[in-house]
Amino acid sequence: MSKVRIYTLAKDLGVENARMLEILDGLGVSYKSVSSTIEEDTVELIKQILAEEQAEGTSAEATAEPTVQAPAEQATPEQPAAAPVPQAKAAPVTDAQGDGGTSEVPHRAPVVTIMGHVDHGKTSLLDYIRKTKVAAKEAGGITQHVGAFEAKTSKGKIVFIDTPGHEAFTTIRARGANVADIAIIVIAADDSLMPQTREAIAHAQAAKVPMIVAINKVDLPQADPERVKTDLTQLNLVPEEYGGDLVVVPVSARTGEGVEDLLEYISLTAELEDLRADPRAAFGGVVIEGKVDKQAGVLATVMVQEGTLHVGDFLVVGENYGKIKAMTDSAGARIKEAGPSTPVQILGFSEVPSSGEKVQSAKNEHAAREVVAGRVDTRRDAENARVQRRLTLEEMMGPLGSVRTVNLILRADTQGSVEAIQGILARKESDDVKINVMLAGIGAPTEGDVLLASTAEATILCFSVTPSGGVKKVADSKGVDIKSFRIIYELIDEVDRLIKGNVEPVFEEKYLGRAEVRMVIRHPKSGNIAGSYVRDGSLKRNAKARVLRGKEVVYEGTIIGLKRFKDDVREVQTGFECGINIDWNDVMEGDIIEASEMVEVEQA
Ligand SMILES: Nc1nc2c(ncn2[C@@H]2O[C@H](COP(=O)(O)OP(=O)(O)OP(=O)(O)O)[C@@H](O)[C@H]2O)c(=O)[nH]1
Repeated sequence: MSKVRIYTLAKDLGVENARMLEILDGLGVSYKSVSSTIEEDTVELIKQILAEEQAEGTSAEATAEPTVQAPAEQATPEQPAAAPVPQAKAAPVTDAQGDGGTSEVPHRAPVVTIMGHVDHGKTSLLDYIRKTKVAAKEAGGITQHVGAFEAKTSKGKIVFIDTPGHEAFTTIRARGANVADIAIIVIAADDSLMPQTREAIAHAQAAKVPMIVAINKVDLPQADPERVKTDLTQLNLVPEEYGGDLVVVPVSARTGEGVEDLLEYISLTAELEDLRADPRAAFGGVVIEGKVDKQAGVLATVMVQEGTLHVGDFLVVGENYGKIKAMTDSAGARIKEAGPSTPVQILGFSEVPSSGEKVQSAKNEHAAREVVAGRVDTRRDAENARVQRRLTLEEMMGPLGSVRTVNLILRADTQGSVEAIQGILARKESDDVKINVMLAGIGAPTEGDVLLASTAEATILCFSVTPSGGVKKVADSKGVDIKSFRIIYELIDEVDRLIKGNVEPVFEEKYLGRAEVRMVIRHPKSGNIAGSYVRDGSLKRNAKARVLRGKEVVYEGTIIGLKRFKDDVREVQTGFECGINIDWNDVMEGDIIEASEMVEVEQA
């Protein structure tokens, strides 16, 4: 044996990957992920450490309580049967410790989405997994399409969203929900990276969902997996074999080759993500699909994300509510309750909910109605007010002081234009501003681009291509800017403006003028007004005011009102008399009021 993969060793030795990584960290051994390889010497060291631990553990066990295992649901079936009491021990773990204390939120199964270019084999891969990993339903035989299914693997349950394509994924994300924990990017070995592959990658990256690349169709004679790997590096995605951390698994949806490995990698990634959800928490879920069935009526597939659903529960989705009359799992079996990471089909809504809508539960019908009424009111208020709220600086630009990112989606007529623009953009980056081209593609922007832009707050820049009317409409409704240019430098100017908008503005104080207070007039409503004479410059309403008494600054505030005779004015110039109202009542005859304003400094 020379080198060995970390997860293989973990499996052989019957320890969890996370524990293995802990040991490696302790030894100061660097690795990229659990699929990195380690040297034989290190393997020996690890074996020693584990042997020592075990020796300590057995002597301790004689006197102490058994150690708490991971909750039953996700306990690795791989654990060697060292102590043959798991059944009795697993259940009381949380109970024994009570609700508080150290009891941990249990693990949940990963939810996986499969994305990729058209015809690269998404559906075939899902079908293969479904056929081989989903236990056939006993009764009836026909499994309805519900938008998700649960695969049973040797490593535990994996939930697949089976509406392939990033559209479904992005529609869900565009509503502020995140349903997938891991994205599988399918790339056909005979075709390599295609426009929709890049889009899928951009979507997964924007969602910050870990990615696994499945190079499909490796059974074909013209398959060239190496080319796919090299092409990936051009997107800064470096496969593990090339020293990066991207997991790439060659598969064939036709022969099944590599599918087992893919499932194993999904489980490994899930383990590292440490996915957990509390079945006892308040219920929270997301609609995956909604439809009307001619016989049954409205059916909705909901992914349980937190808590547990029970038949009879009241659910609220958007401005509708319903009571669960019946619930089936993804294999079509009737169930009474469903915990985290379970896709369920629910009968009981009166309106068809849209995918991506969040679902919550309510104690009873009255509570459900109240939630809905509250939502209707909020929407109406917003509609009536047509709130054109001014965003704060932080809302516009993220936390101040950090490096700002300008998110862009680039669309151009040719690959040459895309590359030329990207080249110029790269030179625009600075220490303060990062330009993140989330997606650069050839051809007009798509609805998918708009959804991506809306979730990532990106601007879509088009060069020599224009969006279709439909895409424009979606962009308008989502508040996404699509800007089209025919001259590269105009596009670059726009980027400059975006960069500028993203740079923390620098303000400086600009002196406006000064006035001498000649008399103080007491005003019953406005307080004291300084009857003054403007000696130089001008004074403006809302300007900053500094009151000088001799050489001393006795007050700093704001000019809240300016009057010429009885009229309110905005500004008074040198040589004129005026009444100045500042937000201070102790101004005295002889004081000097100096006015200034803050102006934004143009930055190079
Ligand atoms: N030889 C071979 N053909 C495959 C494999 N996977 C899929 N195909 C074929 O490739 C074609 C496209 O496969 P699909 O599964 O429909 O691809 P898709 O990505 O789901 O396509 P869309 O749903 O149209 O986006 C079909 O003719 C499949 O039979 C594979 O591993 N090997």
